[in-house]
Amino acid sequence: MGKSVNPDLAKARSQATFDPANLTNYLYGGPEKLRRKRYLPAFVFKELCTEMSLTDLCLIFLGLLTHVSDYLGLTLSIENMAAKEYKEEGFKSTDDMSREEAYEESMRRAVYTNKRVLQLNLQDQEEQYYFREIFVPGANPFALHYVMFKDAINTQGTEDQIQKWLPLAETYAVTGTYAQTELGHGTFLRGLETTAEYDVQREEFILNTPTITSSKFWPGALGKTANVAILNAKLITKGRNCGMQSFWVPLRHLETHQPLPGITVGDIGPKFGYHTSDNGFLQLNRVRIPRENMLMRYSKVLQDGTFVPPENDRLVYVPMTQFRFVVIGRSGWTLAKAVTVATRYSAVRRQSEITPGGGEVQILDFQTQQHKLFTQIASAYAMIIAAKAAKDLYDSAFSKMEKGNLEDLPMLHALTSSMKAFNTWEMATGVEQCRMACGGHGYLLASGIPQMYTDMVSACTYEGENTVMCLQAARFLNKCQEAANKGERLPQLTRFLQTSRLNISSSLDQDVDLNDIIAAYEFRAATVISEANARLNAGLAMGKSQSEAWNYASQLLVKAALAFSHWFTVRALIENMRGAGFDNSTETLLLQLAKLYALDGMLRYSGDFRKVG
Ligand SMILES: CCCCCCCCCCC/C=C/C(=O)SCCNC(=O)CCNC(=O)[C@H](O)C(C)(C)COP(=O)(O)OP(=O)(O)OC[C@H]1O[C@@H](n2cnc3c(N)ncnc32)[C@H](O)[C@@H]1OP(=O)(O)O
Ligand SMILES: Cc1cc2nc3c(=O)[nH]c(=O)nc-3n(C[C@H](O)[C@H](O)[C@H](O)COP(=O)(O)OP(=O)(O)OC[C@H]3O[C@@H](n4cnc5c(N)ncnc54)[C@H](O)[C@@H]3O)c2cc1C
Repeated sequence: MGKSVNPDLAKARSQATFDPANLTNYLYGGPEKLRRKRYLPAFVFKELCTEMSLTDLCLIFLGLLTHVSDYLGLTLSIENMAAKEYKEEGFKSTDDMSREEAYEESMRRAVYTNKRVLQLNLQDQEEQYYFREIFVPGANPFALHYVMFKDAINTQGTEDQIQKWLPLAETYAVTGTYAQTELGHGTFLRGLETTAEYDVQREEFILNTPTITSSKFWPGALGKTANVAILNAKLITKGRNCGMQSFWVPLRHLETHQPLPGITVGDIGPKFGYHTSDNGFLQLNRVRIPRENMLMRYSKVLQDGTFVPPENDRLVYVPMTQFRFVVIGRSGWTLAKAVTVATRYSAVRRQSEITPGGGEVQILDFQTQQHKLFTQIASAYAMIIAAKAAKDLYDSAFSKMEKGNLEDLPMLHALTSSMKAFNTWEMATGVEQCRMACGGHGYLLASGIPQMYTDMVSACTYEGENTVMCLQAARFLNKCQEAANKGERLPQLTRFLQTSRLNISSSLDQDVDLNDIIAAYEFRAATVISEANARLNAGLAMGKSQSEAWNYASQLLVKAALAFSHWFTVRALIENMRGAGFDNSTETLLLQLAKLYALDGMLRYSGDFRKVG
């Protein structure tokens, strides 16, 4: 029996001028991917939530075979076992639980999904993410294991190390974390104090956190879940500091889960959000690990203690760059979820009258409510589509890097840094706007929006604090501006610094041309980047050192990075909407949405746009 849909919602949906399936397929990468995304949770929920005979299961199983047999390696006995085991315990909301209980409930669900992902033989990363998100809606205690721990092995480990360690991670023989941040340092990596001193006699590293500020602090899963860490420490060999390197460090006994000798580990306590993630602290008291435990894809320590430096000392940063791409993409989807909740609510919530005596209207009829929500719908599309465009750039650059060509690494770092800051700040303000658009009910945990905010707003801090990330991107942009000032050749992504001109044909009283919109954002970015460069040079002309002049110009440098990201986003949105092969009605609507996004941005940053004419 179909669910009854609220008549106001049904009416609103019936007025669509386009076929939503076109958009859904586009957003999820096509009908087959969408079908898989929908089939998996539906299958599992059906299996879990209704008493089923083996016959039912076989029918469903056969039904699956016609759709998704290419990846479901189901074995009925295991499915039955998982169903019984989980059904008996069932789902419990964590909203009313203590932090301990909420962590345990999330851990129970995460372990269940880990088992199911293996049983279903789900290989596709996105499918794994969708599957997990259904069952562990909040912070997943295994998040670091799924993302940074495995990525670090894959990107920093030698082939032998990958062969040895990755299967352990894939089968959950170990559960991992990525331990870099310390109590005293998160941003300034060159300030990390944890040491890894090479003992040439025993061919071992001695790991030590010599001060309280060197204690590892914040890593997810460190509090209780993880029994191994990829740990970043200052390598010291033959008396020389060789900079930050990554190490495979056992933390807890694989059977008893008790901390190993020399290890003091625990949870850092309650946080603003992310309650079911056990972020922890770690102190190492001269813990020994074999030489083979240093991840040696790029840099090495030979048996005699000789340090072989990497071709590029920034390669150790690759796991962070990779995860920034995850954050860039997830930010758009988080805003998409929040604005979906708020828009549906606005279709069914009747409050106040527009015409006195005309009866209470759907709040979606208020222009102010439309402005609050439609701009966020546009922003969610813009961020999701720009993330896809950035990922395409990343994939092509990364494949070159894997062949040893590192020329795109600076561009990649700048793009991921600026887009991670831009998307997470836009997502944070957008989700909060959606919450407030729902009035009192938006403040209920049951609305789902508060947790989206408190969990995801941490993305403005982790993986590189946003201001710092903007300044990182500004290093690259400023270098490009200096090169442009000298007439030198620029990377493809920043050639607009030399070519952008303001030749807008549109006037405000006509329907604005999309190419003019891209040109306006390009010109605004070029102008802000040039202004930041001028301020830096003015600081130098005043006799300041390079670093003092950098600090003197840093507010404008942050603005330059954000203007660059805004341009990249508007261009990606318009170019992808035009080129996506939609039918006319859908394309017309999406281009209207793109205009709304771009014009709203011009209003929000009207100072920049007025200044550049
Ligand atoms: C939303 C997702 C949902 C899914 C699941 C959620 C689960 C999430 C749980 C949270 C996980 C969080 C994990 C973490 O937070 S891990 C720790 C992250 N920490 C950081 O990001 C530290 C940030 N700081 C830095 O990266 C560096 O300190 C900084 C870059 C700021 C400074 O570097 P440095 O001290 O070396 O100094 P410079 O600025 O001079 O840089 C030197 C040159 O190196 C270049 N560089 C720096 N970083 C990179 C990089 N990543 N890739 C490439 N190149 C890099 C830099 O540009 C300089 O080069 P130039 O001199 O040529 O400019
Ligand atoms: C929920 C959550 C999960 C996390 N998970 C992990 C994890 O799994 N593993 C891990 O290793 N770490 C993790 N972290 C730590 C995270 O990476 C750091 O918090 C982050 O890198 C910021 O560093 P910090 O906390 O030292 O902030 P700080 O750098 O001290 O920032 C404080 C202020 O100083 C400013 N500032 C700092 N440097 C500069 C500069 N050069 N120029 C201008 N301004 C500057 C910043 O802009 C900011 O306003 C997590 C953090 C959170 C919140």
